[in-house]
Amino acid sequence: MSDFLLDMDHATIRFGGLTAVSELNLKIGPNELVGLIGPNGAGKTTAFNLISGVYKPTSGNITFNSSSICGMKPHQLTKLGIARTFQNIRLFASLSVFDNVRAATQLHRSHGILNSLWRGKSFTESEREVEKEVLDLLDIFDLARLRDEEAKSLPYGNQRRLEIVRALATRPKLLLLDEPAAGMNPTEKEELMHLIQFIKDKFKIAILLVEHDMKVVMGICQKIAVLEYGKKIAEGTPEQIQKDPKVIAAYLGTEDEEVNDDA
Ligand SMILES: Nc1ncnc2c1ncn2[C@@H]1O[C@H](COP(=O)(O)OP(=O)(O)OP(=O)(O)O)[C@@H](O)[C@H]1O
Repeated sequence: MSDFLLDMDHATIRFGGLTAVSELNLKIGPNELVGLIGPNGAGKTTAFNLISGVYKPTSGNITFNSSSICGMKPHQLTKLGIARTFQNIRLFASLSVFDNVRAATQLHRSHGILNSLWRGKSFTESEREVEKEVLDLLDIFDLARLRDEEAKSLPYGNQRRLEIVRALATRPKLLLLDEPAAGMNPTEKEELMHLIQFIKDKFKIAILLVEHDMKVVMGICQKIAVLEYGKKIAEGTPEQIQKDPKVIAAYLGTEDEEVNDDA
């Protein structure tokens, strides 16, 4: 029995001759906010893809809630409590804000095909519950007023928020955020930092954050792991990571300077 929600144990994946993630050990507690950083091509998104079931590790193990999840498909993992957002936003562009989130709530609801066709009493009640659940969530993130807008018509920052809300609608225990600050202006980044902390505290979930913006990562993460060429080269608090010579060398090619906040 592990005390950790997620436990990557020497997780490795090779693509032909390239080892994209090598012997990665990463543990995340049930209400921990962890950052995963590293230069371009270091293996961060591949690590996400291992955790979310897009890839199966070539070797090593990954446990979630103390059970191995290796070989499980993404939809099975979403049901278990792992939700993610993507580097490039993947909303249902022509669906409304409401329907984007509604689609995600279906995961933990099933009223049976016959009941759905007959639109029986329990179906109607369930639909009302869904509507309330979706509106409550949208309300928390100040998106309820936009419920009927098409997702594609939202400003960029709100599209990112909607993608996060949609992930939360699956009721995750672990939320994987892949470069949520990409393309945001400084004000939106500031709001995003508050939003991520708010989510952690309100929903009491674990969050793994891949992010290039050092100000965001250093500002909110409790623990940070650093990848370079697929290998973890450092792990620690933001203060420890900023001073780590291996991390400085990985980012700047020199051990003389500290990791730049504006990277
Ligand atoms: N399906 C794949 N087939 C072959 N090589 C792959 C595959 N997926 C990733 N790679 C390679 O694995 C390495 C790690 O890629 P990955 O996208 O995980 O890096 P990253 O740290 O997320 O980079 P970035 O910060 O630029 O998004 C890269 O060399 C990439 O080309």
